Amino acid sequence: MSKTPVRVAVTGAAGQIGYALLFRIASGEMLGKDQPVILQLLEIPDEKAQNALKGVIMELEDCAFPLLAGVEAHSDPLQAFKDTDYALLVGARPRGPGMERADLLAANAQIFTAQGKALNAVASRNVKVLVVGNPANTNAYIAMKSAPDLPAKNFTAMLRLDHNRAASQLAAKTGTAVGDIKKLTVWGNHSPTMYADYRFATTNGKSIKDLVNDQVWNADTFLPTVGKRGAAIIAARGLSSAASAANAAIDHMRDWALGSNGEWVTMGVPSNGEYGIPAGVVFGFPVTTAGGEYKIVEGLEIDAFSQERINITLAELQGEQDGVKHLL
Ligand SMILES: NC(=O)C1=CN([C@@H]2O[C@H](COP(=O)(O)OP(=O)(O)OC[C@H]3O[C@@H](n4cnc5c(N)ncnc54)[C@H](O)[C@@H]3O)[C@@H](O)[C@H]2O)C=CC1
Ligand SMILES: O=C([O-])CC(=O)C(=O)O
Repeated sequence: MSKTPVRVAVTGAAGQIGYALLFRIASGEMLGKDQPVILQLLEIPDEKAQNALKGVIMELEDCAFPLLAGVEAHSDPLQAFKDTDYALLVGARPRGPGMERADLLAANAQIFTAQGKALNAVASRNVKVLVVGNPANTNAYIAMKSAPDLPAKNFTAMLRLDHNRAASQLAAKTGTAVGDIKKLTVWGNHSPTMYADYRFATTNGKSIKDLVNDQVWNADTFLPTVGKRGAAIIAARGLSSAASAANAAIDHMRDWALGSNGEWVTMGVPSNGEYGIPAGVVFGFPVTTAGGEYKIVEGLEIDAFSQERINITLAELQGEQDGVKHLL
């Protein structure tokens, strides 16, 4: 017997990430090849954006995806989020050359206050929320604080692109396949201060730290390459990353919904005080996922270098949070 369709809301549906994301959700890559979905798409109430959204929906229809049980176009979050089981909050202004993601805070913070309130009012009480729009951690924090009737743990931010970028760099460095890399994580903020940590990582069961054995490469090449990859893509493309961002969103939601089979993945999630991160801060942590829940990997040793990096990214996040206090 076929499964009951689930509702998936996507904001910014006519944007670049939306265009790389919706077709993969509708084809079953996010929630499974046996899970029908109803897409509830949100765009701003602007003629050009709504028309673009109509065009995207025509293309979705033309794919004749067997799992696509319905598509709705909305300009009001109260309608787009009605009874939604999953919400991918992508819609926000992207940065251009020379900007940091934190520069988007003022432009984007209000979107996430309004959308948090709308989720609080109308979404499924079990809704799983992924914030992609930048600055992603702080926007997830804003949405979570604006939705007091929903469990805080259901609000997450996308650090998976950083995780995937780190894995790819390490595969190249060690000459191994990216799919063989395990136990990697990225701590902190989705910003250049993020701390991609391969101290526990393995490839084909061998320690990556031992294989690399080069702390200068770690500090001076690896971390800046991963941390500034978004800016490098903007410099090269003139637009921020879209296909890789959509891919990471699929990875994040798929693993959360269907489980990571014991593997570590990175999610930005509200801390419960783990590793000394103050409760409520939405921070990149190593997690495992099963049964629709994530669990922070605990008990990892934090050496002096790692603590220093974690403190830097935490301080940045706390500064961002202070900057949006007046909205909450
Ligand atoms: N967390 C991460 O790893 C990454 C985050 N991003 C962020 O994702 C966001 C979207 O990026 P793109 O798709 O490239 O931008 P885009 O400009 O191509 O598309 C954004 C879309 O969102 C819509 N939008 C704006 N405000 C909205 C609102 N209140 N409700 C619904 N829709 C709204 C716009 O009309 C536009 O169609 C940006 O903030 C970008 O910085 C991008 C890459 C990676
Ligand atoms: O860099 C940006 O502005 C877009 C983004 O978040 C990324 O590619 O990591």
